[in-house]
Amino acid sequence: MNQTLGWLWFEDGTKFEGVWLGDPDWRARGEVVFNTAMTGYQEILTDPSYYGQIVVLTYPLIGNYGTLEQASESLFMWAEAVIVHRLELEPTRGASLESFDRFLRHYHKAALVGTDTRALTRYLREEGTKRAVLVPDGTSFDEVQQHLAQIDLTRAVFQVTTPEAYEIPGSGPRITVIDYGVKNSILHELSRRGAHVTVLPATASAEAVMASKPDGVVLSNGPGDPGTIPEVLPTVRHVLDHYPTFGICLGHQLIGLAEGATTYALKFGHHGANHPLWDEVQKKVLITSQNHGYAVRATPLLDRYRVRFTHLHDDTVEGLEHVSRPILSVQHHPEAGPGPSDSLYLFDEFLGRLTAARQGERHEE
Ligand SMILES: NC(=O)CC[C@H](N)C(=O)O
Repeated sequence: MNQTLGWLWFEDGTKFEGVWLGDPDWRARGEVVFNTAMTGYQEILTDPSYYGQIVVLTYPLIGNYGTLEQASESLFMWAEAVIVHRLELEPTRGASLESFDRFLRHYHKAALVGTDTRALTRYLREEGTKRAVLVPDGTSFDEVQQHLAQIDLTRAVFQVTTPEAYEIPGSGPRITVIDYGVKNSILHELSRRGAHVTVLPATASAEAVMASKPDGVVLSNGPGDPGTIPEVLPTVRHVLDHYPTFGICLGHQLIGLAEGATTYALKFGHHGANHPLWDEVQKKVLITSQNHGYAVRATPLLDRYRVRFTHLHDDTVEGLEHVSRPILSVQHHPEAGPGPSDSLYLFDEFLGRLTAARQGERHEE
């Protein structure tokens, strides 16, 4: 079989080689991040928060259990490309529908295989998140620079959000999810607890939220720099003023920004399925799934919020809780997809709180 070689070529001229797999015409460009999860490659690549990013999987063997349509976190592979060390093209799981190669071709995306992902990860740890393009062997650096110049990661949520509102019927509380790039697992965790879910586009106005008559609102995960989408903050402020709110990842960052805090870029982000956190309320350690490149500086909020979750590696703020109102936010992913389910109880806590809030209102009537 003829093998095409490809390069992951960084803005500083550094390049890493591998064998090209997937669509031969795809030119991936974006930020390069590494994910340390040992399983869950399909969920990672279909998570809309990876829009505009090239993902290096540090686990050395990928593809051995194939891909399965219902395991996807959305309808597309949003990651620009994936870089792996060893790829198994003949999956061993009986129910597996597609090999990894077919999965890539289905989405017209590409991978580099056989790359020294340890050296690449060490480079990213030292240099921090950097931009690169995936090009076939023989491409000139001039062409690489033309691709690099086209990278635009601002306002990414508007590329991945649902164009239309939709509902997932349920007999329980009415939850409105603002979709900045929502993962299926979040909708699934709400639905399986009985919620009637209304999903609104990222552009939803305060009136649209009100018209959906929510008992509570979830602000979803999503791609890009939270500081580049100030136009969504008036709706977030309306939500915080009127409804019990649960912010997940980008949703947490938007709560921070709406309340007067700032966000900043981490050196190489947290992307993996084994990140330890401290829950200040439950007084316990959680092992969590994470995927974020930015974080909230919480100091300006601390008169109204407490830092409920802290990362045990680097003290990053990993979640906030309002001191008196039902507002909870997490920088990590309680829905896992992929990862451990240690923090699934946060969905129960959020839904429990809004049931209590509803009962309180009835008492006052
Ligand atoms: N998963 C997410 O919601 C990511 C949030 C944001 N895009 C970040 O990288 O920090």
